[in-house]
Amino acid sequence: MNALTAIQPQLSLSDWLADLAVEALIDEADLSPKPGLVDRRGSGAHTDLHLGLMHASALALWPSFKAMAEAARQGGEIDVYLREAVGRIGREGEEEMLRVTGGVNTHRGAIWALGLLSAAAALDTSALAPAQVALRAARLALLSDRAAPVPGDSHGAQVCRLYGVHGAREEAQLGFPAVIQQALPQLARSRAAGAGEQNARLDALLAIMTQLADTCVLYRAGMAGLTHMQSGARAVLAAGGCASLDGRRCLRDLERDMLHLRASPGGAADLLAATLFLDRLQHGLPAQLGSL
Ligand SMILES: CC(C)(COP(=O)(O)OP(=O)(O)OC[C@H]1O[C@@H](n2cnc3c(N)ncnc32)[C@H](O)[C@@H]1O)[C@@H](O)C(=O)NCCC(=O)NCCS
Ligand SMILES: Nc1ncnc2c1ncn2[C@@H]1O[C@H](COP(=O)(O)OP(=O)(O)OP(=O)(O)O)[C@@H](O)[C@H]1O
Repeated sequence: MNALTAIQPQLSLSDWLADLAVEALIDEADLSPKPGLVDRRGSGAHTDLHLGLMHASALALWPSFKAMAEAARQGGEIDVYLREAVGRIGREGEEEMLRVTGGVNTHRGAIWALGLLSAAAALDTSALAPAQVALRAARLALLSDRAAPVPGDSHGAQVCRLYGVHGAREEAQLGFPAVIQQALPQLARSRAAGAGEQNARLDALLAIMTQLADTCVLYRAGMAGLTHMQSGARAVLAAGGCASLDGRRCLRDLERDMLHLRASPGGAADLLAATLFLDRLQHGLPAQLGSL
């Protein structure tokens, strides 16, 4: 034990998972330049969001992520009791988010995705590979929560009905394919090619944007906007990604178009945070927690 660990209070698994979830949200918000999204340069296509608000919201969610992980540790099973506990804690987290932000939706989709993943990670610390954690989260998301409000009037529900696409709920129920099949492999490829960490993360975001039916974009810019986002993201990656000059030019064009459409890929941003969370998790537990 060194001097630092000697004076630190004992870190629990739930504390650590909540730290990872909050850090993933802060890293996502800080990552720049993201097309249409809040980042270090500004508010993108949003008039009611800014970086300080994204940070305050992320920090305020720490107790919710911890509580979801603790509920999973205590329950120990993927069952309706855990699903309902996670749903209740998630709704309380949404209330806290709205209190801290003065009523602005900063992290609704992220509470859903990272909450499920935090609980799924806590359920079995011997199986922390991304696909294993995502599968447990999917099994949890597939259970119905009797206390959940009937999906009806949210922006996501409206455009899912209108266009017949899958939104945040189905993405989780399918085991986060955008994260497992697109973002994590792209993150690894870009890192291996020497892109640098920030560019590799931007490439991972773009990989999500190439395929996702992002209901934030659909709500604001319709199917034409979504198709434009997907093809623009593909163009950046085909040109060599964010570490290349041609890729950067395509990224600038995509950003110009997204701002013109007032479109912001908030769903893709949430899934990038989920990607960063699973990426850290797969490196294993810190030494202090190693015996769990
Ligand atoms: C499933 C959730 C996300 C609601 O989704 P819905 O599409 O109905 O709502 P809404 O448009 O308000 O929010 C969607 C959120 O998901 C993100 N998102 C958009 N598209 C996608 C996508 N294709 N994949 C993943 N996330 C997406 C957005 O950033 C947005 O924040 C969840 O918040 C929920 O079930 N809410 C009900 C209240 C509840 O029980 N909450 C606690 C759950 S832990
Ligand atoms: N860096 C980011 N910048 C902007 N949005 C983000 C960022 N990271 C995550 N998001 C997600 O995007 C969502 C915000 O999108 P949007 O503003 O379209 O939501 P809304 O409140 O449903 O719609 P609207 O503002 O059009 O009324 C948040 O719920 C959040 O999950």
